[in-house]
Amino acid sequence: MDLESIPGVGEKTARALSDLDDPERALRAGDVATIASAPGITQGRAARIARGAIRREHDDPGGFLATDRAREIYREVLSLLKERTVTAYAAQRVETFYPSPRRSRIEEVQTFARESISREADPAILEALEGVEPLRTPGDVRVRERCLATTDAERYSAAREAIPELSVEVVEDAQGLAELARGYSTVIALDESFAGVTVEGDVQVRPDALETPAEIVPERPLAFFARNRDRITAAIDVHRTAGLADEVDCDLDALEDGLSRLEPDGTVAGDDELDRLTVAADDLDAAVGTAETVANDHLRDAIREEDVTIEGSDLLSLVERGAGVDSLLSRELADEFAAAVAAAREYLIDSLDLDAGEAELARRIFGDEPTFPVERDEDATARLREELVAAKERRAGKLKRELAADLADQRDGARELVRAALELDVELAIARFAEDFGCTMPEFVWDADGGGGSGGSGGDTATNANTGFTIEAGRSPLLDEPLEAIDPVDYEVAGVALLSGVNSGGKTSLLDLTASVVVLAHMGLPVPAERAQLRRFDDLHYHAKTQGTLDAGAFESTVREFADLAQGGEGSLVLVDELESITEPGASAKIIAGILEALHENGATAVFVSHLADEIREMAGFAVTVDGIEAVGLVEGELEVNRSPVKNHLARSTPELIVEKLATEAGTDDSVRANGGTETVSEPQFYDRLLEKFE
Ligand SMILES: Nc1ncnc2c1ncn2[C@@H]1O[C@H](COP(=O)(O)OP(=O)(O)OP(=O)(O)O)[C@@H](O)[C@H]1O
Repeated sequence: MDLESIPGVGEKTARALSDLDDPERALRAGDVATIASAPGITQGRAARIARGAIRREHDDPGGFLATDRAREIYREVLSLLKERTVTAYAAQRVETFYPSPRRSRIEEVQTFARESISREADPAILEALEGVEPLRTPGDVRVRERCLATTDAERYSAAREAIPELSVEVVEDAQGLAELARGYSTVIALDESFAGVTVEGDVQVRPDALETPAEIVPERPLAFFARNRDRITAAIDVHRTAGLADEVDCDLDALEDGLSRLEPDGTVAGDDELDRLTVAADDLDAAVGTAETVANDHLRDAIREEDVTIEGSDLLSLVERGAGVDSLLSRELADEFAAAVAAAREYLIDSLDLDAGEAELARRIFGDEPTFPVERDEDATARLREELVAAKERRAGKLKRELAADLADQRDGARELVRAALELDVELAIARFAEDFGCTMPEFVWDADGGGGSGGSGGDTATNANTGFTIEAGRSPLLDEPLEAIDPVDYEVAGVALLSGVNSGGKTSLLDLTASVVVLAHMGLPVPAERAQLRRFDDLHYHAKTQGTLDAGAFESTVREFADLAQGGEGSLVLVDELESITEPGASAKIIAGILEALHENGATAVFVSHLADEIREMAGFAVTVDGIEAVGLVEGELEVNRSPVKNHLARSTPELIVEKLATEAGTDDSVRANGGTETVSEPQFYDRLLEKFE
């Protein structure tokens, strides 16, 4: 894959990406977390790169979100989705969902989304997901007690390449091997020619070593599993809790069993013999010291209790020969001495839990020759220590090789397991979003080219002209209310429509709903409605309500913006909220009528919210549809509205309804009141007069 052909990826970024293990997979999978692990690439940039790769794959020209408000809607729905992810991975991954005008992209995500919404987001699964993170590559492993040896320069280079964890030494002959064996616990000779050579120490002849690195350096697979143990365990938990254990090609029980035998530092846990040897080697010095004390206490007590009778000649010879008390000991207290040494040996063997061979070495630490105080033999102690350490290493090596052999084949399975758990988080976020906002998958009415080609907005316009969008029982996800408190809204537009209605009737919310449905649908995701049908759009232009009258400069640029918009067309969806406030009402109506005409002629789909619908309709050179959000009545002085617009119906405005309300409250009064000789208009008459003007 030519990385530089991805939009937004230059030479430097392409170089950074090629540092990744498998950049193509990461890009194809939208794996933002992995992309962001390339040097110098932030998460935001990684998400843009992933989107760029998707755009290139689907030949997507981009630019669907054509205005600030359209981009805001996208960010808002995206953050609602993100809030429902558990892992940082999934939060980044959802950033790769973006509205695309390409049918192939929409359908690709739709397949994923359909599967997603069938999932049940059980709280136990969400909890289990908390421990899942992308797998880490272990740091460099160095093993110092083992080395490789060869006589051959070429094999030397191959060995360094294949097994960088060990040092590789060049030797001339068996003599060289013997020297190495003195410095390393294990020497692995790579040359066949060494077969049968006997050298002191642990020297193995393994011509196949480079092909079986996991046997030679079991530390390699173990380091991978040790570094990722908690993440893999969490992923196992996720699969079990979600009942998905059968969906992955991985033996969860075997993997779990292997992981349970692994310590975080890559050593093997749970082996009694290794534990015994480790403790014995570590505690040897302290135990020998205590054994000395045991012997001496014993002997001291014995001496204290003893009445030693010594003949004068003996005493004389002792004094004359300068003999120490030792010879007296051996003669008079031989039994006590033997008992004291036996106690010391027994203590040492018991406390270190030594086996028969080790016990034999341990006995030599305390000699049979009587002395007082009893002292250890340092050489014998060192020999026992060497034996314990060597046995410990042999045992640890054997266990590592066994565990590595058990786990080595599970590496791919573990990777898949973690990947699947992370993807499940994305799926569950979509499922929860769909559940929380009452969503369904939208139905697209595809045009002939489906937006799949490079020709842009070609296609079967005849089909599209009659298909804008239809929303049934839609609830805007941007309303800050619980789902139950939101009135479901139906709305359908084909071509260009004006939307009139009472103040606070929900016109802006309806535009937000429409924009959310259209953006989510083009992302390939479920939309917040009981049913939604729409055509494929090329772009969405959503203009929020303009605050206050614009000055001449701002007005000019706004009109220019609309001139641009009027050029485009057939595949555009244009949503505009109360544009009239940009200038005085009469002029506004004319401008809006002009824009609508252009959009109508171009075949665009548009909804313009306006309080000037009537005036605009009169000025427009075509029969523009006017829909209305109506007040159905007054409840405790408040207008109650039907939030679904009535088609082809100009809704009465709020002031009119208020006057009507006042007129009803005042009742009728035909009498003419005299006031200082002149006749005045009564209150009911005044309201009636106002009402007539509204007709
Ligand atoms: N479908 C709905 N269900 C429940 N409440 C809604 C709904 N639509 C809108 N509302 C409520 O009505 C309020 C006003 O809505 P909105 O701003 O969309 O009305 P509007 O017609 O655009 O008002 P204006 O004419 O003042 O611009 C919202 O803040 C929201 O609380």
